[in-house]
Amino acid sequence: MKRDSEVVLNVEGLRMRYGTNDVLRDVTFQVHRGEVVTLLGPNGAGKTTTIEILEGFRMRSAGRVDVLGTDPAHGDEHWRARLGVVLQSWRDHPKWRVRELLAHQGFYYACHSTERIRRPWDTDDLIELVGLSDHSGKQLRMLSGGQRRRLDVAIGLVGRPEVLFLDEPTAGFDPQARHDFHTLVRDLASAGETTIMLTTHDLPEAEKLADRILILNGGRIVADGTAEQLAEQIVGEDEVRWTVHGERHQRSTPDSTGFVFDLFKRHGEAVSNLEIRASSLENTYLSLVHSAESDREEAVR
Ligand SMILES: Nc1ncnc2c1ncn2[C@@H]1O[C@H](COP(=O)(O)OP(=O)(O)OP(=O)(O)O)[C@@H](O)[C@H]1O
Repeated sequence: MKRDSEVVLNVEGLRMRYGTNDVLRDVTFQVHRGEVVTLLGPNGAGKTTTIEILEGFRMRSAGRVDVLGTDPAHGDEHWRARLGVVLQSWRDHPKWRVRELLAHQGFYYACHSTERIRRPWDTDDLIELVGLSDHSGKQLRMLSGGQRRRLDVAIGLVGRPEVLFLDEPTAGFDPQARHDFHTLVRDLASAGETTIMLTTHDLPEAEKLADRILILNGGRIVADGTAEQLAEQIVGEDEVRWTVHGERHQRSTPDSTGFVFDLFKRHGEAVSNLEIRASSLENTYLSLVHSAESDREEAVR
């Protein structure tokens, strides 16, 4: 990632209420140009709501939101042309063919080209980039779920967006498609031009892709940092496994270095097959979400 100091997403005190349901209570975060940020949170936490407010698809109840220097509630066509959007689900007419649809969509971006960014993406290059070359002449109704999702990603990219929003982009991807998608995101990010915000429930994916992880729970951002920084916020337990005199042992410990030091002091060369598994993002995530929920219950009492 080639992050610079320019803030492209600025969210302060964002609130969203559906009827009497306060989904977002006070959401505050910033994203810099070129960053890849993952928004995590349990089902119903408000991830899609947040992303849709940033895209200008949904009006917020209160708070300040700035995307590429513009309030999404008042974004014009030129502002929209600088964004790429991949929704959780999307339907186009099933008779469109892949290549035709992308060429058609791309056409609308041509007048939004700038000195720096030539729009749209060349249709065939884009089709190759998302791995649909063998299906470019197919009607949409003939695509599998994963191929359809690759097309969704292509539609999000066709205007060479400066900010790309992806809502659960890899749901339904097979391992190859997932791997290809991760390479694509990393390539876009390393070119430094595209800022990417994505939601996912796949924690290894979040860890792999994100420069920074935001965890949304109870209507607030309860954690904001790299996977390592989040792990430092809570004392995660590492798992140590070893064998002594042919017997296998296993222990969870917050201080694996100290534990292993003592192990060798006690057993010396008799220790073999030593394995240390660092506290995973999954453990960190579950602890952060659990502790945010406990704090909320405490406040209600
Ligand atoms: N149009 C709407 N009207 C009323 N309530 C809504 C509307 N859209 C979403 N909600 C509610 O807002 C809450 C947050 O929904 P949202 O889809 O933003 O969550 P999410 O974090 O994206 O969930 P998931 O991980 O399940 O996709 C949920 O309780 C949902 O029922």
